[in-house]
Amino acid sequence: MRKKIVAGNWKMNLDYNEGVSLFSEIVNMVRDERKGDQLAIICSPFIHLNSLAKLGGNDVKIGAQNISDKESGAYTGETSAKMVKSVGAEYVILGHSERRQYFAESDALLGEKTKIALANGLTPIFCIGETLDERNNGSYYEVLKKQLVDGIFGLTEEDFKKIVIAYEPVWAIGTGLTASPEQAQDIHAFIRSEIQAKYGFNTADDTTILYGGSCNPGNAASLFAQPDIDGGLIGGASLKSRDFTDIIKALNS
Ligand SMILES: O=C(CO)COP(=O)(O)O
Repeated sequence: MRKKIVAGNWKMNLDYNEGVSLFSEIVNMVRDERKGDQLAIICSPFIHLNSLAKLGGNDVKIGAQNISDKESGAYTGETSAKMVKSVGAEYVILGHSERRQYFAESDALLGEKTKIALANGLTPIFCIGETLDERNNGSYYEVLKKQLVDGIFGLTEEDFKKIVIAYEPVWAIGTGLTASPEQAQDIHAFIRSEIQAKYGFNTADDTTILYGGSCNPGNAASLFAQPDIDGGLIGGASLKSRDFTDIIKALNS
Protein backbone atom coordinates (compact mmCIF):
# COMPACT_ATOMS: atom_id res chain seq x y z
CA MET A 1 0.00 0.00 0.00
CA ARG A 2 1.44 3.33 -0.98
CA LYS A 3 1.65 6.10 1.59
CA LYS A 4 -0.37 9.32 1.39
CA ILE A 5 1.94 12.26 2.01
CA VAL A 6 1.69 16.02 2.27
CA ALA A 7 5.16 17.59 2.32
CA GLY A 8 5.89 21.29 2.78
CA ASN A 9 8.84 22.89 1.02
CA TRP A 10 9.68 26.09 2.86
CA LYS A 11 12.35 27.00 0.28
CA MET A 12 14.58 29.90 1.47
CA ASN A 13 12.01 31.44 3.81
CA LEU A 14 11.76 32.06 7.58
CA ASP A 15 14.60 32.88 9.95
CA TYR A 16 15.31 30.46 12.79
CA ASN A 17 12.75 31.83 15.28
CA GLU A 18 10.03 32.21 12.66
CA GLY A 19 10.64 28.64 11.51
CA VAL A 20 10.45 27.12 15.00
CA SER A 21 7.33 29.09 15.78
CA LEU A 22 5.50 28.13 12.55
CA PHE A 23 6.56 24.51 12.93
CA SER A 24 5.24 24.34 16.51
CA GLU A 25 1.88 25.61 15.28
CA ILE A 26 1.87 23.07 12.45
CA VAL A 27 2.67 20.17 14.80
CA ASN A 28 -0.18 21.10 17.14
CA MET A 29 -2.68 21.40 14.32
CA VAL A 30 -1.56 18.34 12.39
CA ARG A 31 -1.72 16.19 15.52
CA ASP A 32 -5.52 16.64 15.50
CA GLU A 33 -6.06 16.18 11.76
CA ARG A 34 -3.65 13.54 10.53
CA LYS A 35 -4.95 9.98 10.16
CA GLY A 36 -2.57 7.23 11.28
CA ASP A 37 -1.38 6.11 7.86
CA GLN A 38 -0.81 9.61 6.48
CA LEU A 39 2.49 11.39 6.58
CA ALA A 40 3.13 15.10 7.08
CA ILE A 41 6.64 16.32 6.30
CA ILE A 42 8.27 19.74 6.46
CA CYS A 43 11.40 20.31 4.39
CA SER A 44 13.11 23.29 5.97
CA PRO A 45 16.40 25.10 5.43
CA PHE A 46 19.34 23.27 7.07
CA ILE A 47 19.46 25.85 9.88
CA HIS A 48 16.12 24.69 11.31
CA LEU A 49 16.45 20.93 10.94
CA ASN A 50 17.97 20.04 14.29
CA SER A 51 15.36 21.89 16.34
CA LEU A 52 12.40 20.88 14.22
CA ALA A 53 13.30 17.20 14.37
CA LYS A 54 13.06 17.39 18.16
CA LEU A 55 9.68 19.14 18.06
CA GLY A 56 8.02 17.03 15.36
CA GLY A 57 7.80 13.67 17.11
CA ASN A 58 5.73 11.23 15.14
CA ASP A 59 3.33 13.85 13.87
CA VAL A 60 5.47 15.82 11.45
CA LYS A 61 8.63 14.38 9.89
CA ILE A 62 11.52 16.52 8.75
CA GLY A 63 13.41 16.77 5.50
CA ALA A 64 16.16 18.86 3.91
CA GLN A 65 15.93 20.61 0.54
CA ASN A 66 19.34 19.57 -0.75
CA ILE A 67 22.46 17.58 0.11
CA SER A 68 25.97 17.34 -1.31
CA ASP A 69 26.77 14.66 -3.86
CA LYS A 70 29.96 13.95 -1.86
CA GLU A 71 30.24 11.93 1.36
CA SER A 72 32.54 14.38 3.19
CA GLY A 73 35.70 16.37 2.83
CA ALA A 74 37.01 19.68 1.50
CA TYR A 75 33.81 21.02 -0.07
CA THR A 76 33.37 24.43 1.52
CA GLY A 77 29.75 25.37 2.12
CA GLU A 78 28.30 21.91 1.46
CA THR A 79 26.16 19.78 3.79
CA SER A 80 26.31 16.00 3.62
CA ALA A 81 23.54 13.41 3.74
CA LYS A 82 25.12 11.97 6.88
CA MET A 83 24.96 15.36 8.63
CA VAL A 84 21.31 15.80 7.69
CA LYS A 85 20.47 12.32 8.91
CA SER A 86 22.39 12.83 12.16
CA VAL A 87 20.04 15.61 13.33
CA GLY A 88 16.94 13.46 12.83
CA ALA A 89 15.83 14.41 9.33
CA GLU A 90 14.43 11.52 7.30
CA TYR A 91 13.75 13.04 3.87
CA VAL A 92 15.48 15.19 1.28
CA ILE A 93 14.02 16.97 -1.74
CA LEU A 94 16.14 16.29 -4.84
CA GLY A 95 15.69 17.47 -8.41
CA HIS A 96 13.55 20.48 -7.61
CA SER A 97 13.23 22.68 -10.70
CA GLU A 98 14.72 25.64 -8.80
CA ARG A 99 17.90 23.60 -8.21
CA ARG A 100 17.91 22.36 -11.80
CA GLN A 101 17.41 25.91 -13.14
CA TYR A 102 19.38 28.20 -10.79
CA PHE A 103 22.11 25.80 -9.68
CA ALA A 104 22.49 23.88 -12.95
CA GLU A 105 21.88 20.51 -11.31
CA SER A 106 21.95 17.85 -14.02
CA ASP A 107 20.16 14.51 -14.11
CA ALA A 108 23.53 12.79 -13.62
CA LEU A 109 24.36 14.86 -10.51
CA LEU A 110 20.88 14.23 -9.15
CA GLY A 111 21.38 10.51 -9.70
CA GLU A 112 24.52 10.73 -7.51
CA LYS A 113 22.71 12.71 -4.82
CA THR A 114 19.89 10.16 -4.83
CA LYS A 115 22.32 7.30 -4.27
CA ILE A 116 24.14 9.11 -1.47
CA ALA A 117 20.83 9.99 0.22
CA LEU A 118 19.73 6.35 0.16
CA ALA A 119 23.13 5.11 1.34
CA ASN A 120 22.76 7.36 4.39
CA GLY A 121 19.20 6.34 5.20
CA LEU A 122 17.44 9.42 3.82
CA THR A 123 14.33 9.08 1.64
CA PRO A 124 14.61 11.20 -1.51
CA ILE A 125 11.54 13.12 -2.65
CA PHE A 126 12.61 13.21 -6.28
CA CYS A 127 11.04 16.01 -8.36
CA ILE A 128 10.47 16.06 -12.08
CA GLY A 129 8.55 18.54 -14.21
CA GLU A 130 8.36 20.23 -17.59
CA THR A 131 8.62 23.94 -18.42
CA LEU A 132 5.85 25.91 -20.10
CA ASP A 133 7.66 25.71 -23.45
CA GLU A 134 7.95 21.94 -23.14
CA ARG A 135 4.25 21.70 -22.26
CA ASN A 136 3.30 23.89 -25.23
CA ASN A 137 5.52 22.19 -27.79
CA GLY A 138 4.29 18.75 -26.76
CA SER A 139 7.69 17.35 -25.72
CA TYR A 140 6.74 16.93 -22.06
CA TYR A 141 6.34 13.15 -21.94
CA GLU A 142 9.83 12.82 -23.41
CA VAL A 143 11.27 15.39 -20.99
CA LEU A 144 9.71 13.69 -17.96
CA LYS A 145 10.83 10.26 -19.10
CA LYS A 146 14.42 11.49 -19.50
CA GLN A 147 14.37 12.96 -15.98
CA LEU A 148 13.19 9.60 -14.65
CA VAL A 149 15.60 7.47 -16.68
CA ASP A 150 18.72 9.59 -16.13
CA GLY A 151 17.92 10.51 -12.53
CA ILE A 152 16.49 7.43 -10.81
CA PHE A 153 15.93 4.48 -13.14
CA GLY A 154 19.54 3.42 -12.56
CA LEU A 155 18.59 2.43 -8.99
CA THR A 156 18.16 -1.19 -7.99
CA GLU A 157 14.54 -2.15 -7.44
CA GLU A 158 15.21 -2.43 -3.71
CA ASP A 159 16.45 1.18 -3.59
CA PHE A 160 13.77 2.48 -5.96
CA LYS A 161 11.07 1.16 -3.63
CA LYS A 162 12.32 3.57 -0.94
CA ILE A 163 11.86 6.80 -2.88
CA VAL A 164 8.97 9.23 -3.29
CA ILE A 165 8.38 11.02 -6.61
CA ALA A 166 6.91 14.51 -7.02
CA TYR A 167 5.53 15.81 -10.30
CA GLU A 168 5.93 19.58 -10.30
CA PRO A 169 5.18 21.28 -13.62
CA VAL A 170 7.53 24.26 -13.65
CA TRP A 171 4.79 26.47 -15.09
CA ALA A 172 2.63 25.82 -12.02
CA ILE A 173 5.24 26.57 -9.32
CA GLY A 174 4.57 29.81 -7.49
CA THR A 175 2.46 31.09 -10.38
CA GLY A 176 -1.04 30.39 -9.10
CA LEU A 177 -1.54 28.28 -12.26
CA THR A 178 -2.34 24.79 -11.03
CA ALA A 179 -2.40 21.80 -13.34
CA SER A 180 -6.02 20.70 -13.62
CA PRO A 181 -6.78 17.44 -11.79
CA GLU A 182 -7.09 15.77 -15.22
CA GLN A 183 -3.75 17.14 -16.47
CA ALA A 184 -2.01 16.08 -13.26
CA GLN A 185 -3.66 12.63 -13.27
CA ASP A 186 -2.59 12.10 -16.88
CA ILE A 187 1.05 12.71 -15.98
CA HIS A 188 0.91 10.71 -12.74
CA ALA A 189 -0.52 7.74 -14.65
CA PHE A 190 2.24 8.17 -17.24
CA ILE A 191 4.93 8.20 -14.51
CA ARG A 192 3.43 5.10 -12.92
CA SER A 193 3.33 3.30 -16.27
CA GLU A 194 7.01 4.12 -16.85
CA ILE A 195 7.85 2.74 -13.39
CA GLN A 196 5.84 -0.37 -14.19
CA ALA A 197 7.72 -0.88 -17.47
CA LYS A 198 11.03 -0.60 -15.61
CA TYR A 199 10.36 -2.23 -12.23
CA GLY A 200 7.08 -4.11 -12.59
CA PHE A 201 3.51 -3.70 -11.41
CA ASN A 202 3.98 -4.11 -7.66
CA THR A 203 6.73 -1.51 -7.35
CA ALA A 204 4.79 0.93 -9.55
CA ASP A 205 1.64 0.38 -7.52
CA ASP A 206 3.51 0.99 -4.25
CA THR A 207 5.30 4.20 -5.33
CA THR A 208 3.97 7.41 -3.80
CA ILE A 209 3.68 10.16 -6.45
CA LEU A 210 2.99 13.68 -5.17
CA TYR A 211 1.70 16.67 -7.11
CA GLY A 212 3.29 20.10 -6.60
CA GLY A 213 2.62 23.52 -8.08
CA SER A 214 0.23 26.11 -6.61
CA CYS A 215 -1.53 23.44 -4.55
CA ASN A 216 -3.73 25.11 -1.92
CA PRO A 217 -6.68 24.32 0.37
CA GLY A 218 -9.09 25.19 -2.46
CA ASN A 219 -7.76 22.76 -5.06
CA ALA A 220 -6.09 20.03 -2.99
CA ALA A 221 -9.13 17.78 -2.57
CA SER A 222 -9.87 17.56 -6.31
CA LEU A 223 -6.21 16.81 -7.06
CA PHE A 224 -5.92 14.20 -4.30
CA ALA A 225 -9.14 12.51 -5.46
CA GLN A 226 -7.34 11.37 -8.64
CA PRO A 227 -6.36 7.70 -8.54
CA ASP A 228 -2.63 8.23 -9.16
CA ILE A 229 -2.12 11.34 -7.02
CA ASP A 230 -0.98 10.32 -3.54
CA GLY A 231 -0.62 13.75 -1.94
CA GLY A 232 1.22 17.01 -2.50
CA LEU A 233 4.48 18.89 -2.31
CA ILE A 234 3.49 22.33 -1.11
CA GLY A 235 5.46 25.56 -1.42
CA GLY A 236 3.74 28.85 -0.53
CA ALA A 237 0.81 27.28 1.33
CA SER A 238 3.20 25.40 3.67
CA LEU A 239 4.21 28.78 5.14
CA LYS A 240 0.74 29.14 6.69
CA SER A 241 -0.16 26.62 9.39
CA ARG A 242 -3.92 26.71 8.65
CA ASP A 243 -3.46 26.25 4.89
CA PHE A 244 -0.96 23.44 5.32
CA THR A 245 -3.23 21.63 7.79
CA ASP A 246 -6.25 22.10 5.52
CA ILE A 247 -4.29 20.51 2.67
CA ILE A 248 -3.57 17.52 4.93
CA LYS A 249 -7.30 17.33 5.70
CA ALA A 250 -7.95 17.18 1.95
CA LEU A 251 -6.29 13.75 1.92
CA ASN A 252 -9.40 12.47 3.72
CA SER A 253 -12.05 13.92 1.46
O1 LIG B 1 7.82 24.21 -5.68
C1 LIG B 1 6.86 23.83 -5.01
C2 LIG B 1 7.04 22.84 -3.94
O2 LIG B 1 8.29 22.22 -4.02
C3 LIG B 1 5.51 24.38 -5.23
O3 LIG B 1 5.51 25.72 -4.86
P1 LIG B 1 4.11 26.51 -4.76
O4 LIG B 1 3.18 25.61 -3.97
O5 LIG B 1 4.46 27.77 -4.05
O6 LIG B 1 3.64 26.70 -6.17
